Amino acid sequence: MEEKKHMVGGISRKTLERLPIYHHYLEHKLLKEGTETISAPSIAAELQLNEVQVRKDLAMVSRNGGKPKMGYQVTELIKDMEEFLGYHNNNQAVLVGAGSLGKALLSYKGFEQYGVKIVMAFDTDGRKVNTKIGGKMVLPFEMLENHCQRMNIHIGIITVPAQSAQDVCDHLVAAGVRAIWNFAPIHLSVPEHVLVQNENMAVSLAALSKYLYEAEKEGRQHTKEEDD
Ligand SMILES: NC(=O)c1ccc[n+]([C@@H]2O[C@H](COP(=O)([O-])OP(=O)(O)OC[C@H]3O[C@@H](n4cnc5c(N)ncnc54)[C@H](O)[C@@H]3O)[C@@H](O)[C@H]2O)c1
Repeated sequence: MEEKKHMVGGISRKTLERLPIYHHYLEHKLLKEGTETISAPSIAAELQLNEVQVRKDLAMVSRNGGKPKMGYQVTELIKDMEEFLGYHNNNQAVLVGAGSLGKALLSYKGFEQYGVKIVMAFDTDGRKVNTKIGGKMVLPFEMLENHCQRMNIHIGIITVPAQSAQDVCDHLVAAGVRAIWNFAPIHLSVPEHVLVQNENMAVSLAALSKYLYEAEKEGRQHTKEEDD
């Protein structure tokens, strides 16, 4: 059961998290600079990943496989990766909580590139309801289940305060949502068939802060050694 939590559609969550990193590198670096072919070891070196792991990941995604010595055709690998990740699927999503963060996500146009289109939002605040943000309607929260079921929505984005997040999550699941992108800093309980992807910005910030703290400590250490 615990193991299953780390698997998404038969693939480990860790593998799945690496694929968009390859995709970004292929599209935004290699394609832009006109590189035509690339090998798994080069990708591994550039992204500082384990070579065996990269080989396995690419072999799983690529339909034709890489050619000995030449490696993979960059454009073909990008296409295979997008196919594999479902970037062309155009999944419709709803967002709940049109506050500071919700507004930013609703206004961002880049998610469609990754196969996710936010089609509407829901909120409990009467001042926000029936307004448009980023061209999307904000509807009363009570209408969530009805709309999601009617439109066959499978992705829900949670940007409500932590204390409301579980309740919102339960409503999304009841409405047929099977994948949740959660920004609230709280663990959500969901049935087994539902995938929750947590976006915990505090963890990333803590890592930056810790890095600076350690670097500073090391700097102080060096200065002390030089002084001695
Ligand atoms: N603002 C950020 O940069 C940021 C960063 C990281 C994480 N978060 C997390 O994202 C969540 C939202 O943060 P925010 O700053 O946008 O808050 P916010 O207070 O600006 O917005 C929250 C919105 O949720 C709505 N809401 C509250 N309860 C609801 C419910 N039961 N159903 C539907 N709508 C409901 C509110 O009316 C409001 O519009 C929080 O959990 C926060 O911890 C925010």
